[in-house]
Amino acid sequence: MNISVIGTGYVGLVSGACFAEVGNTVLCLDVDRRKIAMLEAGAIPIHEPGLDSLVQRNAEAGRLLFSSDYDDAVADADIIFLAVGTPPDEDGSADLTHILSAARSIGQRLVKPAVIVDKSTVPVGTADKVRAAIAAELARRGVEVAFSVVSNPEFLKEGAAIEDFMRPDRIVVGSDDPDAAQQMRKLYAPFSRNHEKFVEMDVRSAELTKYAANAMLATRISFMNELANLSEVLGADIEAVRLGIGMDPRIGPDFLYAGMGYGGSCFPKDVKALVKTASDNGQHLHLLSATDMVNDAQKNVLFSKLVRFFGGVEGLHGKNIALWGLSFKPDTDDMREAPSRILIRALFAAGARVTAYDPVAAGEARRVLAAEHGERLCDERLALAPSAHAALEGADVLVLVTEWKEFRAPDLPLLAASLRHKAVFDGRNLYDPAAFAAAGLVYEGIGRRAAAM
Ligand SMILES: NC(=O)c1ccc[n+]([C@@H]2O[C@H](COP(=O)([O-])OP(=O)(O)OC[C@H]3O[C@@H](n4cnc5c(N)ncnc54)[C@H](O)[C@@H]3O)[C@@H](O)[C@H]2O)c1
Ligand SMILES: O=c1ccn([C@@H]2O[C@H](COP(=O)(O)OP(=O)(O)O[C@H]3O[C@H](CO)[C@@H](O)[C@H](O)[C@H]3O)[C@@H](O)[C@H]2O)c(=O)[nH]1
Repeated sequence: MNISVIGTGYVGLVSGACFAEVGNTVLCLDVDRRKIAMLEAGAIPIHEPGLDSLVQRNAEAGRLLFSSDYDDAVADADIIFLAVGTPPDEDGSADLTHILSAARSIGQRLVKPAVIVDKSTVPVGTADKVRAAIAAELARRGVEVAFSVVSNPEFLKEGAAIEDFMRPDRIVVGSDDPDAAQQMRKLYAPFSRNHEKFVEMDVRSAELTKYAANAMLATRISFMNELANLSEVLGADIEAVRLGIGMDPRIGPDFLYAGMGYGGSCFPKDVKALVKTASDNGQHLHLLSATDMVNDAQKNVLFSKLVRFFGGVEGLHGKNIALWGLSFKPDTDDMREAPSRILIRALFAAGARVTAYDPVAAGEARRVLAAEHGERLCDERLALAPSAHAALEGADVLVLVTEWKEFRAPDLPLLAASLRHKAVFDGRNLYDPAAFAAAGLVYEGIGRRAAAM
């Protein structure tokens, strides 16, 4: 099949490359010419394990093409995926500017029947708006072309995106047109294990399913974060509680990790957008509003622990805080809504310096932080270390922010010898408190029971 994918972010690039991998001809389009130039030169604009070789293989085979010209994307396509960003607007709603602009660009060029697929995460009712935008352009041109709009939300996780796409838990397709649904079934046959993973429904339910999934997962995390904070007060250990509840198959072990609050480009914005959709329709989602509030508060928990440790905010003035990890999760360089940004903001405000090491996100972090705080403040207060070890030089304490694999088994005697205040703050509960205590280190996790030193 001839596929076009509009938008070459995580979702566009991963889906485009995976569709090409199973034999389709795929054209990926982006209005960002810099991204397209990079891709044409064989460079990948994002860090995602395995993506570079997947893209390279399919580009070399001539199955994966790149363009910033809508004429190329619309002329021959049987199926056109919309995978552009839907960032949060100021009021929390999903900003549909990009998706509707892409829809208009398609309507201005469509000459043969095609299925238009909303792959971006979009509020219920967006497929109708996309349909109307395309129809208005066709009417303006005075032409009639048959087209369908279907909803096919994407559930991949950054860092595991290719595996998630190639072997999905489910493929949700919302369609009011049986022929379009059949085309989607055919396209996804190589991924859906004999259609076993294909779930067909109406368009609105598919749109809501995406938000429901992210809202449920985000709520589990906020629930565990609240229980972690309670564990500290009660002298319990959230890690033991997690194991204890996760073995109940009705609960399951995944997405029960307390931490620094969820970040990334999806959970924060999608929870807010669903709350907004509900309020626009006269309903208040109490539980989800609380999920969001708890998450915002959780992003400040480590800073509060540092303040306590140094005897007040003033105690942080002039201190050098080492950070291990900056990205919102491991295996990505994505800094969108990363908890590290909230921590760094608070540390800068308290007059502290930050020395950070991240295996891949340092460059992106520096760009994002300079845009947020200015180059000058970053030059003065932020140092990016070339290794985990180097970040400890001259540091007062260490904060583990992102649980990259290489941080899993630190050299404890080296930590104890390097850190002026011999204290480690573990934002991901990666470490064993007893081992740290035995090495003479103060250890603070999230909701952990203190071990005797
Ligand atoms: N990132 C994820 O892990 C993930 C997973 C599932 C779903 N989603 C959803 O998928 C969508 C895309 O997310 P992302 O993280 O890949 O986005 P992104 O912001 O990283 O990339 C979007 C791309 O679309 C391009 N674009 C914007 N307007 C355009 C237009 N009119 N025509 C062509 N290109 C245009 C931008 O230049 C950008 O390169 C969002 O709705 C997101 O919520 C994301
Ligand atoms: O037990 C957990 C699991 C995750 N997180 C945090 O939650 C955030 C999101 O993590 P994750 O879900 O792994 O990453 P994303 O790539 O944002 O993926 C989510 O958002 C995507 C975009 O909608 C969806 O497609 C995915 O299914 C959904 O998992 C990160 O900050 C994690 O640190 C926790 O704090 N505790």
